[in-house]
Amino acid sequence: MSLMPVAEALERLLAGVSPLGRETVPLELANNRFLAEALRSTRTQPPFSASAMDGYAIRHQDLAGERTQLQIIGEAPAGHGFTGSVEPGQAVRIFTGAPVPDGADTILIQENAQRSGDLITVLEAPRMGAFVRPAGLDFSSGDVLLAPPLKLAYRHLALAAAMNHAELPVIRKPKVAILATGDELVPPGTEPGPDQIIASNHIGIAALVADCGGQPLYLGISPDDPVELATHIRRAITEEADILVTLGGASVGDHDIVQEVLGKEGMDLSFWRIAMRPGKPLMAGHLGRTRVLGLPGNPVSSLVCGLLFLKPLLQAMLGNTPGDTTQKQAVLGGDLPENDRRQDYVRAGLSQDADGHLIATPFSRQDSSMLGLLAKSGALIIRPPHAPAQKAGTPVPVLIL
Ligand SMILES: Nc1nc2c(c(=O)[nH]1)N[C@H]1C(S)=C(S)[C@@H](COP(=O)(O)OP(=O)(O)OC[C@H]3O[C@@H](n4cnc5c(N)ncnc54)[C@H](O)[C@@H]3O)O[C@H]1N2
Ligand code: MOO
Repeated sequence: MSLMPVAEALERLLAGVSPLGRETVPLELANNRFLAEALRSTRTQPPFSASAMDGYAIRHQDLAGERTQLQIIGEAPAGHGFTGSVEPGQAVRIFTGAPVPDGADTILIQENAQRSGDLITVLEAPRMGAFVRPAGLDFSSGDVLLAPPLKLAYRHLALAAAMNHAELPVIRKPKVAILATGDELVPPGTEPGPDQIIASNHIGIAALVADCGGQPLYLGISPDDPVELATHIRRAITEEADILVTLGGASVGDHDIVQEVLGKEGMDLSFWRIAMRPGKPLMAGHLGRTRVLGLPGNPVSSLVCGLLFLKPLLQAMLGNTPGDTTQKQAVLGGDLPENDRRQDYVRAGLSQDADGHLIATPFSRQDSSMLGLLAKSGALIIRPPHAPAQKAGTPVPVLIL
């Protein structure tokens, strides 16, 4: 049986995927969304030259003498600029954020002045222009300050607000329908029958989808029955899902009917069976405009395939930079035997040595049913097909989890 290399499968999966359409959302709802177009500032910030400290707005040339006294002629709190002009020998009481009045060019902080009635004595002379923020210090009207590809985070949103955008153009969230399959599955929180287990993959995959910026839609658990399975699959189409993720039933057993039923529903198969471990029975195709990703049922296989295939697919739909930035170099913390023809993603503990090098120590058991080990793993060691036996201390590529 021939197995497709991981890179080829990924290339096929991403071929022709372009960012989804855009929508406009209020700023408050734009966190973690992907910006759809470059954003220009509608204003200059600060819009006027502003004081950066509480103190006195003065004319620097007044400080030429030994011990200077200045006359206070008014006050400028933030939001209420002083309308007159500061003449020689004069000062204006000013507060952080207020416009620096005409005539003044420097802020004397109040700690360096002694006030007596309407007079101040300068205790320590500031340098020319001290604590004055010139207009446009941060940005100017028309500046492009945010541009795709960008996942909007708190600091971008604060900037967009300062630019006076109340709404932002973002890429529509990919809708990901998630369908668990298997007679043996019951939902978390319910009592399984004697031969049943708790379904877990959909929870992990939904969280991954949300983390990547998609919108998960859980379709529930379908029994291994073609009619029921077809009904569930049709719901994904009715819901206009961008992606249908099926969980389990992807392999070759008599009850692994997912591909067959998808085929009868009109799926165009793109690939099936990948040279990777875990995740060999991974399958992909198209059902109309819905992309189908059939993840293997074994929990670790499901989640690792989600990370390696579903995440890049979502990234491409969101116009995000392709490629996984979490790949790093580490040093093997234990020996590994020669690899076979499948690219291996070896679950490993992650630590650092005294020099700050990452150490990836493979777990001795690598069964793809063991979620406990995956949760304990800090990294997946990537081993190409037919990698030779490797000793502890060898540098290896890892995916940080
Ligand atoms: N004769 C062969 N048998 C198998 C092969 C093969 O090549 N020849 N491949 C094996 C590999 S590798 C994998 S991976 C599994 C995957 O098979 P399926 O995708 O058909 O998965 P299932 O058989 O439905 O389930 C496998 C396992 O995972 C449990 N499961 C399923 N769904 C969930 C879920 N949503 N949450 C938690 N656990 C789930 C299920 O109960 C099974 O224990 O096939 C091998 N077999
Ligand atoms: O590929 Mo399976 O995922 O080895 O268990």
